[in-house]
Amino acid sequence: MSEQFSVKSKKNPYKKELSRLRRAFLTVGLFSAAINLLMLTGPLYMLQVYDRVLSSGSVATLQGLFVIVVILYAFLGVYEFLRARLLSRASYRMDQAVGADAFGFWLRSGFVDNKEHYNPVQDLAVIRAFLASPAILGLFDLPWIPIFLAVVFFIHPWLGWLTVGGAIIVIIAAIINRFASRDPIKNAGNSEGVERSFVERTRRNAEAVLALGMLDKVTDRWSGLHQNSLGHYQTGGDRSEIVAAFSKSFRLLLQSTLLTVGAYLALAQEISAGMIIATSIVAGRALAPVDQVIAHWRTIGRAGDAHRRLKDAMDYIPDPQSGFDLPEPKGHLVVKNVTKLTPKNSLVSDRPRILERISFELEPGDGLGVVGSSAAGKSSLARLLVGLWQPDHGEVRLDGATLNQWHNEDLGGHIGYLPQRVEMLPGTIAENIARFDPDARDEDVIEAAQIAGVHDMILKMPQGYTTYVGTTEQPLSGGQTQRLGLARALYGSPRLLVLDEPNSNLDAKGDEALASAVIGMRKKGCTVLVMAHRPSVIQAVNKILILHEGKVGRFGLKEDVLQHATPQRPTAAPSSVFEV
Ligand SMILES: Nc1ncnc2c1ncn2[C@@H]1O[C@H](COP(=O)(O)OP(=O)(O)OP(=O)(O)O)[C@@H](O)[C@H]1O
Repeated sequence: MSEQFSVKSKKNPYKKELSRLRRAFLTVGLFSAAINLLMLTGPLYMLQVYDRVLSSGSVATLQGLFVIVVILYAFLGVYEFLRARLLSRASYRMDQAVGADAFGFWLRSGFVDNKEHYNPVQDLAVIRAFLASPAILGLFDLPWIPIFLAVVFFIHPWLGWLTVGGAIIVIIAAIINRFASRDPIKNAGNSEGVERSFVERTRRNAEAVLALGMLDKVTDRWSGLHQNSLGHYQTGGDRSEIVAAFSKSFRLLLQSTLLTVGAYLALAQEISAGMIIATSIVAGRALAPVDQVIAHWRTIGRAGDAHRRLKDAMDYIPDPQSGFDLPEPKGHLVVKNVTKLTPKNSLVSDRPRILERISFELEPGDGLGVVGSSAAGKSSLARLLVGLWQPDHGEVRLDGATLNQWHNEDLGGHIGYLPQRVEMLPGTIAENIARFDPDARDEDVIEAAQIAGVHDMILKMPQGYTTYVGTTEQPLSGGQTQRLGLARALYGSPRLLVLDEPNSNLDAKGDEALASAVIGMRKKGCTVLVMAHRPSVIQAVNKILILHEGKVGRFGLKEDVLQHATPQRPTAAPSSVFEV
């Protein structure tokens, strides 16, 4: 898990849903008992027809028996329907109850490199499919095997023991199957995750892949990953298929053996002819669930793995009830002794420091330019300031409260954040600016766009504010995206505005609009932080913090800091604004 999920929460929606599912399973279990009992209708009817009707020649008995059979089968049909309905409803409800949290978890793990490629949405889909599959019915039928065995024993103990022996052999085969295919199925699931992540990333970078002639090599890399996961599935499948084939043919053999022994017992006058056929059917029915479970072993194995992963992952879902309804902040920001280590990662045990003992304080209306060379820690600081990351030591306080004291959604409403890599989500421009708030007022959207200086640019688009963006149909330039991202950050008049490299794609006009947006927001009392390489935006701030290899090089009023810093030569690449 990434470090966002290192704190266990009390709320585990999946576990909560599992307890509801257990209740549903209890009812399904009762229906299964009834269904399995009613499954005896066929063989018992046959027994009566052969041994009673044919010997007595009584049509009335036959009619009476047939009416009973019709009623019993009607019940069987109703119970089968109810059982399947209960399971498919449970599967639907599970998705409803956990889907949003699983998606949120997946999204939260996405802004840092989630090396474990864990996707709970996928796991939920696997569990949902399993709950509505014949595999689970096989599992519910397993406990009722003794009913059928008891009937066979009742007919004749020899036949009973023969069936028990057969069942033991088939169950041993199922256990062997479980152990033989467990590792390949697990490995296949993991490899599939790696492959999926590769596919997603490659597609997002299709432009570079195609332009740089990397298609063949990337396809080769994908083929390798694909073969790997396919290989694991195949290994698991091969093993299961051997056991499934054995189990099926063994069952047929067992039926013929039962017929042979039954015939011998009939010749010895120990059982009737009807009993021979009834035994064969009942014994076949006893072993059918085992067969079914073996045939669907892959589905069951995948569902088991998905269940374990999902149960663990959902332990780390932040509780929406945590936090407090604090009043709207004024924008007083205190960063005290903040140290940030590299986020936890299963592949790397070493956790070097990204930021070390960072301290500074800003008042509402202050504008801070955070400058420093590449990898100095500017984006990391931005993530800490907006609550995406938690400090390992020290604290970030907004109006006296650490960021985790706020309700998540509330805090987001008070914060404006423009990340370094910005993209619009599929939706209209207005929806994107309004952060997909369904109750957004047009005037607020327009106000944000006007402060960001993008109102005119939006009006020139095909459908203005209702232009659908975020897809390939209406591509936006890098600068346009960045400017719309700024408008989104400004929406709702945030009290704390954090802009990470907001001008990396802007032209002179965009730069100007950005500077006046920063000044405008400061005038409204908003605390603004701008992480910047390019010096243009510095004109709009009153304080400067120079970051150097994760430490504060200098912090203070702009004039004071500039006096002590050596401006970068204009010919140099724009990697750092100041040398410390
Ligand atoms: N999710 C992460 N996991 C591990 N290390 C990270 C992560 N994010 C950033 N780092 C490391 O933290 C250091 C600072 O990165 P950061 O992105 O904060 O620098 P920056 O000053 O914003 O750089 P730039 O100006 O190039 O954007 C880098 O060494 C980077 O490798």
